[in-house]
Amino acid sequence: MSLHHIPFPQASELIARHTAPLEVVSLPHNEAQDHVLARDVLTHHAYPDVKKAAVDGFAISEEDRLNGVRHFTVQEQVGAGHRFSTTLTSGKAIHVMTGAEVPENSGFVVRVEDAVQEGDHIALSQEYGSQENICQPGEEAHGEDIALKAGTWLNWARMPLIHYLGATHLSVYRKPRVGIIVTGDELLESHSPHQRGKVRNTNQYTAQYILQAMGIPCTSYGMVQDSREQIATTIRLAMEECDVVLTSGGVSMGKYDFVKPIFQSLDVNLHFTRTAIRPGGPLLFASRGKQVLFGLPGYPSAFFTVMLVYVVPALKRIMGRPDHHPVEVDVELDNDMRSRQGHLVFNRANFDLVNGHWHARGGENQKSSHFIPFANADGLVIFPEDIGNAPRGTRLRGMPFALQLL
Ligand SMILES: Nc1nc2c(c(=O)[nH]1)N[C@H]1C(S)=C(S)[C@@H](COP(=O)(O)OP(=O)(O)OC[C@H]3O[C@@H](n4cnc5c(N)ncnc54)[C@H](O)[C@@H]3O)O[C@H]1N2
Ligand code: MOO
Repeated sequence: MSLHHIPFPQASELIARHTAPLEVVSLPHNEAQDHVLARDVLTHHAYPDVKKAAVDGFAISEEDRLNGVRHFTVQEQVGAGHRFSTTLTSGKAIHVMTGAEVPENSGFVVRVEDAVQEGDHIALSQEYGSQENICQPGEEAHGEDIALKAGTWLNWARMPLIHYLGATHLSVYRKPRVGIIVTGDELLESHSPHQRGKVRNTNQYTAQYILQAMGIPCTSYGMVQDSREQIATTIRLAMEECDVVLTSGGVSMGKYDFVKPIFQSLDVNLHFTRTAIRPGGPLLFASRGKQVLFGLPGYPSAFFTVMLVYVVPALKRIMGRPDHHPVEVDVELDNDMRSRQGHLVFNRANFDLVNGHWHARGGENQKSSHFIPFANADGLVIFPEDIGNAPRGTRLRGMPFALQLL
């Protein structure tokens, strides 16, 4: 098969075929964040484990509820985490705080603000339903329920549940070690003053910010000059230390575009060198066992696009996530947009969510060599090969940036 102009679905499929979750490791809970569970996490007791008050109030027996008793003597006061010491007999109430255990024969808990209290007496003015304001043992979970399924990403929103369950060690897929190498004589450190004809290193940071948002550690191998030997040495070093190696620049047709011949000379399977998308057409993808290498294009907007449409899904898969595909939404164009027929084009645009529907606007400037308009966009509108110009109102698919790293 030609390694050139692989259509997007086939390229994505090739990447998926050559990426797989890494080995399963057991990690203490304080190191588990942003890993993907390899095994279900179970509850080891019922939630709640005992019958509990759902509000601050007074527990009354079921017998008194059925008999319509309205006046009670408060026998004791019980805080959450403590246990009552009296029994709930007729005409007696127990003052319970939210979460405190209530006696088995409790019929309901009346909220403090709904009872008229005088000394240790309370009076109720209405009837209550059976078990009102009471949480039953096991109503949230039984003894061995699945609380978190294998394949779940333990992001910041899920981590609190690990503590709720008291899980101390978790079986998760090891996170990949990712290395980024940026190449090019034209590169300046990002904090350097302007120098004629040079550009500031942006792509290293694009990779770092994306990986940071995914909770994946990233090693930077620095900026390497356009020297075949230096780039090859750095890629070999990164291959010794990383599961995923990303390079930036040097993948098109220039005299100093050394990354492709280096990939060809390495002991790896080179699966493709260009895919039929814009921006970001030039892209090398190679693998060796579970290790993968991506040679990304140098233009920052091309690099950014390739990171989102190919590399992020690959990383999600390596992390063990079942939901690894780019996150697409239906989007309506709020102005005319131009595309290039014959290519699958990812057009930058501004996205708005209006009454639950995504809209895209702007997108006048689509030059790969420009980054300011790209980085001011909020997402990519996907133009299939057969669509050239699309008038306002056209409905297409889109990829809001913010949804890609969820
Ligand atoms: N004859 C051809 N020329 C080009 C083709 C082609 O098919 N035939 N493809 C074009 C396309 S499409 C792209 S995309 C670029 C990508 O090429 P490279 O990956 O070889 O990129 P470089 O030449 O190394 O860099 C291009 C340009 O990008 C800027 N750059 C590079 N690295 C960084 C970085 N780390 N941070 C910020 N900016 C960076 C810089 O301006 C480079 O000059 O090739 C076209 N050419
Ligand atoms: O594919 Mo290149 O990304 O147009 O600039």
